[in-house]
Amino acid sequence: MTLPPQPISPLDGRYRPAVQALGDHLSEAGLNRARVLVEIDWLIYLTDHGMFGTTPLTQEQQRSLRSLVDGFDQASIDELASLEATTRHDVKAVEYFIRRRLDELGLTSIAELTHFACTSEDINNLSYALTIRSAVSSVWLPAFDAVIAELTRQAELYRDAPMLAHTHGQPATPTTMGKELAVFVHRLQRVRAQIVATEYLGKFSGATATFAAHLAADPDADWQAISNEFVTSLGLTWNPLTTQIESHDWQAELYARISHANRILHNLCTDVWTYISMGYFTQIPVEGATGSSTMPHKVNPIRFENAEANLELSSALLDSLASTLVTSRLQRDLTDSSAQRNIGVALGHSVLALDNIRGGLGQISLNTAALEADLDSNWEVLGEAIQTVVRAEVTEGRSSIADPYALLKELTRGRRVGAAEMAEFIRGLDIGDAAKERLLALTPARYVGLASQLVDHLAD
Ligand SMILES: O=C(O)C[C@H](Nc1ncnc2c1ncn2[C@@H]1O[C@H](COP(=O)(O)O)[C@@H](O)[C@H]1O)C(=O)O
Repeated sequence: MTLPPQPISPLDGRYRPAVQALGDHLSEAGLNRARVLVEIDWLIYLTDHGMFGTTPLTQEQQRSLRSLVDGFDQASIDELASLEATTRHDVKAVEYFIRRRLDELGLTSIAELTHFACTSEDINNLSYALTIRSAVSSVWLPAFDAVIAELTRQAELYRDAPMLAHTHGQPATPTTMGKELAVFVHRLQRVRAQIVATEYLGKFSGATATFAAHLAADPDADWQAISNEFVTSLGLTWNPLTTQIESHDWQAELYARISHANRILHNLCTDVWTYISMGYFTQIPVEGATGSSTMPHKVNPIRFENAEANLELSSALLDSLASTLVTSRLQRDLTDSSAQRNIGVALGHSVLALDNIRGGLGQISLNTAALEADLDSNWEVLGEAIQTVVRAEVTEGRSSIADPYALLKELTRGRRVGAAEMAEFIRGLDIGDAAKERLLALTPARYVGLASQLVDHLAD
């Protein structure tokens, strides 16, 4: 027996609750609702400007037309699907949908102004710009900001928590956990500013973007000015020079930036995962949840692993969109139409990852005892401090040590040095008393430089 119809994408299946807000923007229905909005706004623009002997629609008539957008419901979705089954052209179906409503409202006299002088792309590109912008600003960015807020909270909380660093996975000059988390916040804020600054461009210029049909219908109108005014009235930036299609360069820019954000988040996930595996972060067990099906002691970092996978999928799709959308044969091919239907999928994998990262970050707490124990077993990391102080002392004439680096290398390279051995070594150094006192006061935990203060840059 075959199963009843099933979602194929996990975004529409098990992950639906985490991503469904995107469906209000980047779905077939979301696109069609935006198309209805653009077509109606154009109709209202033309009549408001008395084009072709029309008079402005009354407030009531405009409200009725606009209610097709606000009231866009399952019946509208079904009617468009059935119209498209006949037209086999998605935008033509929208045009017929609006014509029907005009007839019902007694506005048949202006029906021919529906989709007037437009090619489908005039409607599509503006609709995509509107829905992508609303999806980014009302779904993706809030999820991104929630992660930044939680990371910022932890960066502040752990700003003074000393931690052994591990460049190349090996013990290295200590830092603080807060400073390391702040680095991610700083990177994410930077790419966020680039995402927010994205220009959303729109073209509205007819079949091959020459205004030929417009000019044939009314040679005296300033069609470029009209197009500019209409596009900007939707809050978009006018693109004056295109083929039939909007060139989609702004989409490539946006997807590259979100993909970059995904990759920074991926780096965060693998770092937090590694800190968990080192025991630096403890995972707070979720009541009733199972870690491993066979090893009862385990709490697995599954949220970060899920996020990793979904960030990779999202970036792969965004990269693919960015690359395919900027090419179109001659004046247009339809590859963009088919590709753009997956923008919601690409952003959906990122939104799902963000949801898991936020949840994962909420389930970890710093194990300061583990951090302290590691610091205390790695006194050799002070080797860098000692050789740097000796260099300064030699330069200032208070020491005659010939090769400070070699001296410390001999003491520390590839071997463990304890607190007592380190203190004895420092006491025996040929350097000034003040420098010696400064070095004797150092411990791995105190050798964190300005790590804590650097967290203050988050407020810049
Ligand atoms: O304004 C026009 O339509 C001009 C026409 N170019 C087209 N521009 C935009 N859409 C068009 C075009 N052609 C087809 N279609 C319709 O696009 C839909 C493609 O379906 P899918 O691959 O699922 O995205 C599917 O609904 C198609 O019917 C041209 O000849 O240049």
